[in-house]
Amino acid sequence: MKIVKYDLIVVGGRVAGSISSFYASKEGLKVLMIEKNPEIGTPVQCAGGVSDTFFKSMKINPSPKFTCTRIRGACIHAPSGASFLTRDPIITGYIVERKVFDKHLAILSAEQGTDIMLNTTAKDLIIKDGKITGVIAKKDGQRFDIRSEIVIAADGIQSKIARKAGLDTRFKVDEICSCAQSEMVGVNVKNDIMEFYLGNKIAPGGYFWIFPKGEERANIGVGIRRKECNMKSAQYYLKKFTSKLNATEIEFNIGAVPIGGPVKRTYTDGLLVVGDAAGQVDPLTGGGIHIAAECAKIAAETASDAIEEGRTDAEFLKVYEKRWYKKVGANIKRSLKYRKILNKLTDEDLNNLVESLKGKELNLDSKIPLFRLVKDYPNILKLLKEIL
Ligand SMILES: Cc1cc2nc3c(=O)[nH]c(=O)nc-3n(C[C@H](O)[C@H](O)[C@H](O)COP(=O)(O)OP(=O)(O)OC[C@H]3O[C@@H](n4cnc5c(N)ncnc54)[C@H](O)[C@@H]3O)c2cc1C
Repeated sequence: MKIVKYDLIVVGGRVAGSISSFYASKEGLKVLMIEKNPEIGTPVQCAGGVSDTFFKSMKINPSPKFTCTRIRGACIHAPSGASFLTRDPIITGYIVERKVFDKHLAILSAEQGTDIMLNTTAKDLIIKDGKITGVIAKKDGQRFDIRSEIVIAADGIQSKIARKAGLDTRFKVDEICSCAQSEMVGVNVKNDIMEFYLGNKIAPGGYFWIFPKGEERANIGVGIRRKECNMKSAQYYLKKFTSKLNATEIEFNIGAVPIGGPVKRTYTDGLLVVGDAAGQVDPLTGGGIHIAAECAKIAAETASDAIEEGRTDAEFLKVYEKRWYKKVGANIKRSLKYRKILNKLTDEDLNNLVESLKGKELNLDSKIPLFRLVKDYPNILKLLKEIL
């Protein structure tokens, strides 16, 4: 380890952690990123869908080293079997190999000067006179007290670090989507289309996905909300679906996504919260990579400003929350409304909705066409008007 005192410690070494530490190092801060696992990017807890917006905004080349397929559209299936295809530009992107992608982000960060400690768990914060002055970490059974001006909590949905600073980052059970996913070979699927299956029987409170990875390989997964599913697990629904396919499983993973919108407060004296830890996820799709990255970049810039000004207090750091809300807040809010509508729809409503969209161009960025498209379905229209 080159230095024992850092400007910034980032807890968590995936998307939110690597992007925060990359930009903070780029700003000239001395940064340490701590990851509890022995390898960046494993175990995988993601389907790997990353939009073009991410690559453009982060100025990262979508290299074939980690991209599997180019995505040009999404097909939405109703319980009846009816489906519609959208090629809305906000959908285009890539399916990435998350293990390689996450490592690539960590490499970019290391190249900017970030120090990385693997197999290292942040156990607590060092708090002196009410001010956070670093992190107590454990590696190979040994305790390390590492000092810093600011800490970024990028430690995912089970974030404990922000809670140690007194922030309430817990999510209600109803605001968590439980997921199970199998990577399978022998899947007959188009290489440029993501498939989504809706239905209260097959995926209560969520949806099924098939994300193609090329050469008949795909990530097949399901996200459900526990409250809706009669105590059955996501794995139960996944096996029910995949057992009908003539395909072979080569990887299995489980995970959870916060889909209730952001936590109440994402900053306090000497600490910022980013990514899943802050609930910075699209509540409709469960996609968090692009949003986490945008917020992480803002967190890094805020940390840099704060250190330059010698102001790491909450009063100064609250600008982080203002900035990230301005960037992604409206999108999260809109998706949350759409998800609430979706949760109220019966399978019959879903069939009608998909029928109404069949063969039409759906612009996901605007709510006006949606009203027009569902005008013949009073039940859906009523729900839309209630919520929007
Ligand atoms: C099944 C599934 C499929 C998904 N598919 C997609 C998708 O296709 N597209 C998309 O955009 N999003 C998807 N998401 C969501 C996306 O994976 C997350 O939003 C995103 O990875 C969040 O990144 P993060 O860095 O905030 O958190 P995480 O990826 O959870 O990373 C947190 C890191 O912190 C580490 N950590 C935790 N505690 C400590 C500690 N005390 N000390 C040190 N390290 C610690 C963890 O080991 C972990 O590496 C999916 C999620 C799931 C569960």
